[in-house]
Amino acid sequence: MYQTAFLDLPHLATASGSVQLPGSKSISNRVLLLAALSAGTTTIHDLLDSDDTRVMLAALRELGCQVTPAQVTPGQPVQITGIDGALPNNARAQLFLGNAGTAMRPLTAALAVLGGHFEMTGVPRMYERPIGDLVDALRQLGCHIDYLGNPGYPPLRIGQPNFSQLGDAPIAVRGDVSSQFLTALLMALPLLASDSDICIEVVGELISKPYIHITLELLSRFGITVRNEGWQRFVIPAGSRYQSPGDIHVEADASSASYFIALGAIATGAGGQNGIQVLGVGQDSIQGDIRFVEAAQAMGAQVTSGPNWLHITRGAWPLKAIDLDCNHIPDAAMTLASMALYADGTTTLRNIASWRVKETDRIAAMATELRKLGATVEEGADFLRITPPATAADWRAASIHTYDDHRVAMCFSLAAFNPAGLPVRIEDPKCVAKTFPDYFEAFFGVAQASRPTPVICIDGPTASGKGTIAGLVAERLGFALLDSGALYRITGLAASRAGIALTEDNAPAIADLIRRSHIGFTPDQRVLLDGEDISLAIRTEDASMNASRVAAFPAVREALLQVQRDFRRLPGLVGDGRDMGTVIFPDAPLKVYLTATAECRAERRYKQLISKGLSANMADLLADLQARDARDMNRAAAPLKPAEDALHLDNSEGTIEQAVQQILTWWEQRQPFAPRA
Ligand SMILES: O=C(O)C1=C[C@@H](OP(=O)(O)O)[C@@H](O)[C@H](O)C1
Ligand SMILES: C=C(OP(=O)(O)O)C(=O)O
Repeated sequence: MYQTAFLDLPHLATASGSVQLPGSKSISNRVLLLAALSAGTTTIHDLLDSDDTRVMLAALRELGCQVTPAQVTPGQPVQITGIDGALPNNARAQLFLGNAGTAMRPLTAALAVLGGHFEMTGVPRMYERPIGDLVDALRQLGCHIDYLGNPGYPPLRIGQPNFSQLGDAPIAVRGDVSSQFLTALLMALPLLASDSDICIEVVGELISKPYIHITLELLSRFGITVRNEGWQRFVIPAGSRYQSPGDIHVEADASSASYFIALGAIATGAGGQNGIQVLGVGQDSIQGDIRFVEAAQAMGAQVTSGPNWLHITRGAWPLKAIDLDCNHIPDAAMTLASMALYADGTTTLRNIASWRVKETDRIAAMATELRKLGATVEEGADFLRITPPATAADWRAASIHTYDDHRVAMCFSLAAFNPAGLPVRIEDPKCVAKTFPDYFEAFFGVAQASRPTPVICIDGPTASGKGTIAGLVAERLGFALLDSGALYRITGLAASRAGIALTEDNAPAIADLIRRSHIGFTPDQRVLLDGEDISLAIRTEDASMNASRVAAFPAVREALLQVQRDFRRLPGLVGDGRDMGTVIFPDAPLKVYLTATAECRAERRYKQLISKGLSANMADLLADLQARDARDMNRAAAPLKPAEDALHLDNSEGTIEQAVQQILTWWEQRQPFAPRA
C-alpha cells in the first residue's frame, strides 16, 4: 500500500493483463458476524484483509470470539469459533469501528439484542453517518441504546434490553437512507426467533436492494431461511438458530471489480495483448454490484465472463454517454462518473441520494474533482450530470482530493488515460485501505505509461549521503528504489564467492556470472542474491572496495545496464549511484548531483563506523575516500561526473531532511499541478 502524502500517476496509454481481486467487503463482514453468532467453528477462505474487516475482527475478538490466526495472512483461511447466540452475562466492551458501515450497523443490532455494556465508536465521519432509523427499530423491540453525541448518529452506548413487551407486531424500519439498517436487523433478529416468527416491515422505499439479497443468501448458508415478501416484509421463522456451514468462501469484491472493468473499457492493450481479465468474481456473483457490467456495456465495454472471471475489452470509443438509475449499484456507480469523462456526451447518474451519507458527501466530492479535470458537472440532491471536457485541450492536470474515501481515490486513477497526456495526482492514496489496500499496485500491474516512467537520478561520490537521501525521496513519492551501488557490491561479492579474482581479465566471467544470478530488492530494503539475504555481507568496507573494482570493468557495466533499466516501473523510480544520469537513464526528468566535502564525508563515515562499534581512523578514512574518488572519477567506463543537465546539491552543511526537501521541491517544479492548499 502507498503510504505517501500523494501519488502521481504518470499519463497512461495502455492496459492489459490479469488482476486477482481481494475479497468482498460486504460478504467478508457479514460472514464474520454470522460465524461469530453461530454455534461451531467456521473456516473462512479468501477473507478480505482491509480496514473495514480489521475493525470487525478486532471487535469480535474483544467480544470473546476465538479468531485464528491472530493476523489475516494471504492464502490462509481464518477460523472463527462462534458464541452460539449468547454472550457471557454483563459482557462489556468499547468497540472502535472506524468508518465501516458494515461493522457499525450490524454489530449495533446484534449487541443491542444480545445485551451487555458496549460503546460503539468510530472515526469522526462515522459520527456524521446516520443510524437513527436502526436505533428506532431496535428500541421498538425493547433494546436499550443511547446516543453519546448527536441524536441519530454514533457514537452509541448499548445496555441490557428488556423484551417483556415484545409482541407479534412487525418491527418497522425505514429503508430509504441505508439498506444496512435492514441488513442489521435481518442478522440480529434470528437471535430472538427461537419461539415465534419475527416480522420486519420496511417503511418507505428500500434503497440498495441487492445488498439485502447478499444478506439473505448468506443467512441461508448459516441456517436461517428468511421469507422475503416482495421486499416489503421479511419473516424470520420461529426456531431459527445460527449454525456454522463449516467452510465458506468469500467471492472477490464486485465493487472493486468496477475499476478494472472500466479500465478495460477505456484502455486498449499494448503489444497485441487484449483486454483486462478480472479474477475472483464472475457473472454468477451474489453481489449486486456485478450489474455494473451492464452499465459498462451500455457505455461500450465488451465483456465476457465465466463463473469466477470477467474479461473486458474496449468496444465503442469514445464511450457512449448514458442516463441511468443507479440505485441498485450505489458503490460501483461512482466508477461510471469517471467513465463519463471519456463519453461522447452528457452522462446522468440518478437516484443516488445515499452517496451524500457515505464515506464523504460523494455527490459533492465527485462534482468538485471532476470539474478540476475540466468536466462540466451539474449536481442535484440525488443526481450527477457529467459532460466531459470538450477537447483534449480542455483537460486540466489536477491534484485530486480524496476526502478519506477509497472510492474517490480509485475512481480518479482512471483519469490518467486522458487524451491530453496529463498526469494525475491522487492525494492521500492510503485511503484505499478501507477495502482494497493494494489497489494502486494492482492498477500499476496492468497499466503502462505513455512515456518512459519518470526517474529521479541522484549521483554523487562515496559517502555523500545519496543512499539515505534517495531512499527517503523514493519513500515520499512512492517510487521504486534502485541502489545501483548495491548491484556492484553484489557483483563483487558473487565473484569473490565464486572464487573469481577481480581482475580485468576476468571481467567477461564476472559479467556472465551476474547475468545468471538472481538479484532482488525487497520492499523492506533487503538485498537478495539467488534467494539468500546478503544485505549485511555487501555493507562491509571490503565489499565497498570490491564494488569499486568491478565497477571499473566495462563488461560488467554492460551486463548491469539492462538489469538497472529494468528497475524502471510505475509510478516512478529513484536511482542512486554514479552514472544514473549520465549513462543509465540519460532521459531522466530530474538529475541531481549530490556532493559534500571530502572531510565532511570522511567524518560521516567515521561516525557511522564508530556507532556500529567498529574501530576507525579519520586520517585513513579520508585517504581511502580520496583514493576512491580519484578512481571513480578517472575510470574509463562511465566515470563519476555530473550529467550536463544535473542540478548540484552540496549537503556538507545541511541536514538530510533539507536535502530531501530540496530534491522534492525540484521535482514538484517539474509537475503541472497547482501547489496544494
Ligand atoms: O450492506 C452492505 O454491505 C452495503 C450497502 C450499501 O450501503 P447503503 O445500503 O447504505 O446504500 C453500500 O453502499 C455499502 O458499501 C455496503
Ligand atoms: C459506502 C461504503 O462503505 P460502508 O460499508 O462503510 O457503508 C463503501 O464501501 O462504498
